[in-house]
Amino acid sequence: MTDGVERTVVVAGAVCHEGRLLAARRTAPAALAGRWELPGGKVEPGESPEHALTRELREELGIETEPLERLPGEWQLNGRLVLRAWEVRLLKGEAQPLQDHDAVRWLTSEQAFDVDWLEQDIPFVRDVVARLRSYMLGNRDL
Ligand SMILES: Nc1nc2c([nH]c(=O)n2[C@H]2C[C@H](O)[C@@H](COP(=O)(O)OP(=O)(O)OP(=O)(O)O)O2)c(=O)[nH]1
Repeated sequence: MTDGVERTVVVAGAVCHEGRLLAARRTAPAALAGRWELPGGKVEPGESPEHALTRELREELGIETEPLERLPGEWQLNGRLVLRAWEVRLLKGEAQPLQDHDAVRWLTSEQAFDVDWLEQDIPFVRDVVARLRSYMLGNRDL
């Protein structure tokens, strides 16, 4: 998907389950390998961001998910790519690094910053951590 100024949207999923956030470690490109991200990928032409996210999470991690709300903000990755993130519910499956990643971790809010996130993901992770804390206090479903 491109937006009004012909930028390709990269969708990233903050998959939350039982008070934990899913993080995935990238294997490529070399500059990003070893860094942790919210898994996802590029939206294809004619595809909705929510569909792209569900597709990418299925392909890369083998999980069935449901995108919930978009997290506030966006990050311009370069002149052509813009990163947006969604809170996502896990429906089925056990996340495994099938493609593009070599490790996954389910992080509690206390562990959320134990991994080396891509810088551009940190504002989204902060937002999700606040949501996880709310879940742990019983004020939220997810
Ligand atoms: N998936 C994902 N990509 C991110 C995040 N943060 C971030 O800077 N990126 C960058 C890395 C890549 O340059 C780009 C997404 O590319 P990708 O390689 O995940 O996309 P894709 O699965 O559709 O791969 P491809 O078709 O280009 O091979 O966005 C993030 O949290 N998740």
